[in-house]
Amino acid sequence: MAAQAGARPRKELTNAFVVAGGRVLLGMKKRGFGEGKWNGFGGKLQQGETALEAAQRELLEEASVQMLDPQLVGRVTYTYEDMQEELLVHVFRATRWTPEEPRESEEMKPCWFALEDIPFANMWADDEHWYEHMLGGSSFFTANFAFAKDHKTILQHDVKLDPLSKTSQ
Ligand SMILES: CNc1ncnc2c1ncn2[C@@H]1O[C@H](COP(=O)(O)OP(=O)(O)OP(=O)(O)O)[C@@H](O)[C@H]1O
Repeated sequence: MAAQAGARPRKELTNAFVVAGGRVLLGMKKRGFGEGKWNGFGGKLQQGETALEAAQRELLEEASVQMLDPQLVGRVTYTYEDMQEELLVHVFRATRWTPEEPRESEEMKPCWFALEDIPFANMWADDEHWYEHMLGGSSFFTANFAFAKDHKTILQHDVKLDPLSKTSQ
């Protein structure tokens, strides 16, 4: 069967980060996909929702935090050898938020990390390839990752940077 480029069904998700004062807010996923890993806050877009609306909703649901200056800073796609769907993740960053301290939810245990102490050993293997671009903020990044069946081994990846003006959509 011919594998056509772009023929995979695609699921859209968000991943949102609050970054300020040399720290980033991450959450320990307590259940489901990625359980036991630190990550940003996010999930699947609901019907009729924009990526920005979904990013705000998920961060509010998972950590009771509202982003005041959310900015789309990148997009990451994931494919897995054992999964037909491609995941497209819209990555947001905010430097202003409210209230000051997040609140733990059923899904996530939030914690602030110094930028030099991000726990990459307890995160998805792709994260160390794009976090510097998410944190840095001078370019829009696009990254693609193909994972093996073990969901740990990266078979192929690329990361590209573009002028930040692309984030204004
Ligand atoms: C493979 N490498 C990966 N690297 C970094 N982050 C990854 C990821 N794969 C998925 N993610 C993120 O993990 C969250 C899953 O969210 P997930 O719990 O599945 O969604 P949602 O909350 O809608 O699910 P429920 O159906 O409500 O449980 C979501 O932020 C998504 O961006």
